Amino acid sequence: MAEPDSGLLAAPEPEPDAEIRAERAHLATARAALRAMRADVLSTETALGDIVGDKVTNEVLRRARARRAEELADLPDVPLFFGRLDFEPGVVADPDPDTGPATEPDRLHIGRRHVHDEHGTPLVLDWRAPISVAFYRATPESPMGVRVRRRYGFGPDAELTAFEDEHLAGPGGDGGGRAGELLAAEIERPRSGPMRDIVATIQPEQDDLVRAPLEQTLCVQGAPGTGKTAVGLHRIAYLLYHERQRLSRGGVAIVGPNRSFLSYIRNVLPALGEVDVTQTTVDDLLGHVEVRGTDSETAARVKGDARMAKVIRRDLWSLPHPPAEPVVVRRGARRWRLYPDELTDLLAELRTRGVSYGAGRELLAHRIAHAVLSRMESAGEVCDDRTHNQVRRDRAVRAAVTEMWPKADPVRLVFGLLTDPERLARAAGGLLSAEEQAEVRLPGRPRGPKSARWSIADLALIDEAAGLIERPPALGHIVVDEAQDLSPMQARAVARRAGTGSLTVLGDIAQATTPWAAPDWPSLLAHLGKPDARLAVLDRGFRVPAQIIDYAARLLPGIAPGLGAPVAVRRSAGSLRITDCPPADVTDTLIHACRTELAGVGSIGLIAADAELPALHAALLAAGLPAADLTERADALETERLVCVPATLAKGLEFDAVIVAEPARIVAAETRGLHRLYVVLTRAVSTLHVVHSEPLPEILRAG
Ligand SMILES: Nc1ncnc2c1ncn2[C@@H]1O[C@H](COP(=O)(O)OP(=O)(O)OP(=O)(O)O)[C@@H](O)[C@H]1O
Repeated sequence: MAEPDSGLLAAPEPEPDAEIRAERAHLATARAALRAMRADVLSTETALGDIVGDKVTNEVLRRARARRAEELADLPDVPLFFGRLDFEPGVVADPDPDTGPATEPDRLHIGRRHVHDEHGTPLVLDWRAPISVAFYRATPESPMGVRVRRRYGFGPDAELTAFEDEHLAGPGGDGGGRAGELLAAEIERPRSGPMRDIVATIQPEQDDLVRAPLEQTLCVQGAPGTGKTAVGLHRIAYLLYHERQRLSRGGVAIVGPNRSFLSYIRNVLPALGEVDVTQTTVDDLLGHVEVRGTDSETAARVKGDARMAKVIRRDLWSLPHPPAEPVVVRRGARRWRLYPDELTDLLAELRTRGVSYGAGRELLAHRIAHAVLSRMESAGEVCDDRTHNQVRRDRAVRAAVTEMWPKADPVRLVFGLLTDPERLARAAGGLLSAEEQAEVRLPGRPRGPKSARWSIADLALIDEAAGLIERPPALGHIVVDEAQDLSPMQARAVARRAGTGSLTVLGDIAQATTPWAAPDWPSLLAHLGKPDARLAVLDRGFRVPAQIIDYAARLLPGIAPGLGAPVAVRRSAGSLRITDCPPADVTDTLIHACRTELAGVGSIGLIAADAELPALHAALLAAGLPAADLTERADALETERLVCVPATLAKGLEFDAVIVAEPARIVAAETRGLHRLYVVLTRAVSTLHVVHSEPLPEILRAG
């Protein structure tokens, strides 16, 4: 992808032009080698055609080749490498048997993917390879065998225009050299369009998390803009590189807060060569029914509470019951009879087995068949597997199973529970108060599941029931972003899909806006089934300049007293502006602010309380400004510079310039309005302009 010109002069080393020329030549050689690698893959396909084996094998091979070719595609605006490590002689290569130990430094270029020449000699090393770790972690105190670390700057069209060297060890290695300017340029780069990868500038504390072992669940608490999302995405790419086989069986997913967020991050993994990762919201992950309803905050809190899992379990497991009549199986002239007390014993034993409801049902048929066969054998009949299967499928046995262990459908089950007060009272006795039971009932008088106005919280209830009936297949690894907003019931749904695999859990307790949000990480991790997760904290803020973060952090004592503010990596004079104007002037002031920002570069987000947004959007259009409404177009961030963002969709996003309308209304719109405002105030990379006529929240004024 094109890096804007960093503005750096070419390196101040002797003969900078020669150095740059040499590096450009290496880049060209690497590009040619990559083209050859790709051509190789494609020609294998042509040469082998379909003659290898059966249809299925051929199809699998064809897909694998197509995928590999896709991975090897050279994106013209993405530089093939972004750094170089000069290792002390002998650190990387073994001594040559003819010439002895090496005397020249081993030089490795680091890039987004591995590239080698026709002899197999690496021209670019993948950033995920073990040896590349030194690029991110070596310091003068612990150089990891590295003499010089070089970073490159690129102009438009991915042309190599600059480099900076850090001398970490060896001759001239005083820890000096120029470091950090390219990083600073990258961080301050005006933002436009969707999120990009940060592979060239991952910081040591981030790298530690990206490369953490797959086995242990990792939970990252991080203030706004500390790179949690970036870490999660790069971690996926890293894990897939090292554990591809293990992970590809179940697949890998990243779960984000909403579709506009997914649209914002969707190019990052493909740019890192990973095209097979599921990117989804929690609601889409659960699916089951169409969401057309909303819950009151109280209802949402009760429905999201883990007690609901017990209610549903009780209701489901109240279905199996002993039969009133014996089961009579006819075989030829004979009849085989199982009496209710025997059947009741079978039922009781199965209930204690800990199997899923659906599996229990299957097992019951087997148990009945087994009992009938025992009787037949005692009477001298010869039985085998065929007899067992015939008896199991016998009409009388099937009828008995259906009566004793009724089929259950998750949607119907939750529908029944939430529309039948007596049934709910039976299942929720001692768990939910009468008021809570009244809260969770479905609105209106829906005649059936299809006409019910299901809410987002209901999805997790249905999923709980579905998981009790049949356990869902487990994914290889799941990254959950903005996890602080998960309800305990949603967390359980994620846990079911993780199975015994690990999770990467990312979030910020201070940005928790849902009524059911977790008060702390240990309680959420318990619902996610990973109480032993490693908890890490990121606190260096890469997005928001200090002036803005200091302003937003005034809210922290009120919303998350235990959490500190992030330490911004930069200050930026004039980045914060607050305009207090008469009510009649607010819209014009906002239009003027948008117009001013449009004259510059970078993306602009106008953020307002959800209810205010349509009118503001219309006013911008009427004033002739090219503004898109994110509510209407989830992909607006990809195509438009000026985007109107309802406060509830701002989470996870960032804009070069942010204009916030009437903070008091954002706060008033919901119970956790101050948390929402904290999210909104921390979206800006360069400037934040707050426009208001109503008094700002007390806590914000107080700072
Ligand atoms: N090491 C880095 N080098 C360059 N840019 C970085 C680095 N780390 C983070 N950033 C940038 O900082 C911005 C914020 O990162 P990201 O969105 O991952 O933060 P976050 O912690 O998820 O924020 P939030 O909690 O607000 O959603 C992004 O533009 C990201 O590219």
